Amino acid sequence: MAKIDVAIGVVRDRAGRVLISKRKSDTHQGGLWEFPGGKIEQSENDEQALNRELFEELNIRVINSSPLIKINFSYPDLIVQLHVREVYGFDGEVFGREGQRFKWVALHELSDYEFPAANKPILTAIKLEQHYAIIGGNNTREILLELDNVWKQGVGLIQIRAKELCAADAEEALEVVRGKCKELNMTYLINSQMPVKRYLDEGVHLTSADLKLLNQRPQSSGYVAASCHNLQELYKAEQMALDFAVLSPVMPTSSHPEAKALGWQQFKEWVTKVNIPVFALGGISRQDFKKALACGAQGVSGISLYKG
Ligand SMILES: Nc1nc2c([nH]c(=O)n2[C@@H]2O[C@H](COP(=O)(O)OP(=O)(O)OP(=O)(O)O)[C@@H](O)[C@H]2O)c(=O)[nH]1
Ligand SMILES: [Mg+2]
Repeated sequence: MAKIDVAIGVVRDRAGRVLISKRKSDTHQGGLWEFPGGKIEQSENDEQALNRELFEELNIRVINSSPLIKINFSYPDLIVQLHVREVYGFDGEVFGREGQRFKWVALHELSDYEFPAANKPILTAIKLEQHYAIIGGNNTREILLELDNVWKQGVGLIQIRAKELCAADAEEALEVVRGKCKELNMTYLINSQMPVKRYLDEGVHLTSADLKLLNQRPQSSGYVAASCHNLQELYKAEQMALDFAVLSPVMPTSSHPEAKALGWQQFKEWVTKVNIPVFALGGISRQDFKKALACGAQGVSGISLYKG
């Protein structure tokens, strides 16, 4: 079957709305909405192809872009590899040069539009933050302090991982932390090893051991994510249709001195093979953020990353 490589751009306006356009009815996946882009030509890399396509289709010049996610998908009639890039700034006024309809859409309204089946992970990645902080503590007060610390740094997505607490203390702490997250508009996932089963269905982060035990995505009204340390675990997270994964340790880390660091090259290689957003974790410093994005990460995650 034919296989094509496609460069796709996530273009946002100042209000954070995303640009989508309608595929002409006589094309592949016609009539559905898409993110602008097109086929990568032989002489081009995905960045060059995206720059060309966005000019040809929308009359804009991309200033800068970086990889968001790569997706491999088989339609009955075509195999596509979508190289999706986040566009950071463009020059010019958007204009549909091919007569296509286009629209700026707020993130929470994207679910009102029908996209090709391959696009599902793009929709997740677009809405997901670029920082995922892991917070903990020995009591409610300590957890709240950590929460406040990451919030002040602009982090909106957290994993609550306070495995040392007994069930009663964990329950008390989570009740408070949950209220605080709602107040601050932060999204939380609870580590699956915390002894508080009744909260897990609001967002759960599976340890790699729990990922191994399960065969189905757990019920949750929020995100379901998992810790992965190898390609097999990433494949399992993808197969279970989890929202995202965290791959570690990318660099040597004092919290897990026994674990061998993957390094960025290995990280990049594995992340490219799965169709879900992946955060880089383990020994990451602030200076590594751009490197992580360039290697295909959704963003970075950490404990000490947000301290001091
Ligand atoms: N542009 C774009 N293509 C997508 C998306 N999702 C998706 O599966 N595709 C598929 O990727 C391929 C890219 O096609 P395209 O039609 O945009 O290519 P192009 O701009 O080079 O068009 P052309 O062949 O008319 O020159 C199509 O088979 C399309 O169905 C998406 O969000 N945006
Ligand atoms: Mg196109």
